[in-house]
Amino acid sequence: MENIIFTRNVKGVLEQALENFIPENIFILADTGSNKYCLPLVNLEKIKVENKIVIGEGETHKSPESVLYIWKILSDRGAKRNAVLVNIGGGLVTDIGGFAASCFKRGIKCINIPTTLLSQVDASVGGKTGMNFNGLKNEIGTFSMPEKVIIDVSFLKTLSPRQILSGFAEMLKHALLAGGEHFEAVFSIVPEQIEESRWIGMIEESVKVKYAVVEADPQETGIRKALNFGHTVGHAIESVAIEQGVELYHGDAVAYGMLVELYLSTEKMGFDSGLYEKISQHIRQIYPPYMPLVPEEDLYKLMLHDKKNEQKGVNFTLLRQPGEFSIDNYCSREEIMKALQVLSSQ
Ligand SMILES: NC(=O)c1ccc[n+]([C@@H]2O[C@H](COP(=O)([O-])OP(=O)(O)OC[C@H]3O[C@@H](n4cnc5c(N)ncnc54)[C@H](O)[C@@H]3O)[C@@H](O)[C@H]2O)c1
Ligand SMILES: O=C(O)C(=O)C[C@@H](O)[C@H](O)[C@H](O)COP(=O)(O)O
Ligand SMILES: [Zn+2]
Repeated sequence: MENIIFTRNVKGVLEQALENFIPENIFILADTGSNKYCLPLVNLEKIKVENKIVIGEGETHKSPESVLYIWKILSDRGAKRNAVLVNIGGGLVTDIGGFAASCFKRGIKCINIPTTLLSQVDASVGGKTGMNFNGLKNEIGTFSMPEKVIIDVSFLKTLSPRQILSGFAEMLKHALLAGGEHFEAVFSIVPEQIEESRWIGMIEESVKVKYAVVEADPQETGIRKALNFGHTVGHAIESVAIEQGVELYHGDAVAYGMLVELYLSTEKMGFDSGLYEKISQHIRQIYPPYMPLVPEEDLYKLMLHDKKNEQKGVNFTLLRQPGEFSIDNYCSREEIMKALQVLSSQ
């Protein structure tokens, strides 16, 4: 974890990280939201105004057009192979900036400064980069580790409660994967009531859970599939919401996905049904009610595109209990259709 820096002095740490780069080789990427709320906090003289790249906010901008725009500016400004791209923003910026950097001149460095809870605990760490394509989440992407990740909780002050909740879903996911005290601690939190000083420790713990898995399997050939818990169903729901222009955050979709995939875990892995009821009630209490946008059959069709699928069918990560996961579980269409019913039951 030595390339992940937890600090309350993001500007100072960034200044040091850029020490060996000349201004012509420093580029910074934000979206319209992080440009407004976050860029002023790292306003370094060394970063030239003309090397600042701003893309639109929202998942529709996690697109080939945004990547082309980033590449065009890098190219027009003569970015060299030894340039660095600083990605400051939520998961959209760190994913797409990481992707653009990993291909430009076959790869320039990037530094992530995650500014949402979700990107601090999950997206900025671990080297999955990408963009949406053909109606599918992260359909195109690379594995490419950032040079550094600089995490400062000061950024979280300007996030809406809905955005905090979105990031909290990935923390719940990490807690389910880790089990033990971390599971108990995260499940006892009411996100709106937690004070800033407590977030710091909780974020660090959550990152540790993710990082241990990434280190063991950086390219998702095996156990990294665990980090995709909740996403087989979650990504299908999120893809539909993007297509329909419905405001639904990544974490909301993952929370709904976890409800379904925990149910499948009770059916196929012997996950305790009493505990399932408790967790499911907790999730339903904090996230907005699920609004069906398409027939379940359409969600199933989207799941057939999941990146974990290596043979016919849909591949799930399931849980035996908190802290004990099982990868590569292919579930039948019937099993999936039955499990999806939990979304419409209260
Ligand atoms: N690579 C990975 O491992 C990984 C992991 C999880 C999620 N993701 C991806 O991350 C994306 C979601 O990321 P997200 O939840 O951060 O959403 P996001 O990046 O879209 O940011 C949400 C909104 O918050 C704004 N914003 C950012 N920082 C802010 C701040 N400090 N104050 C106020 N507003 C701020 C943004 O402009 C945006 O409007 C999805 O595309 C998802 O697929 C990737
Ligand atoms: O780091 C991982 O591995 C994850 O799966 C983390 C997820 O939270 C994240 O949403 C990721 O982008 C999903 O990846 P994908 O391979 O399903 O697109
Ligand atoms: Zn995710």
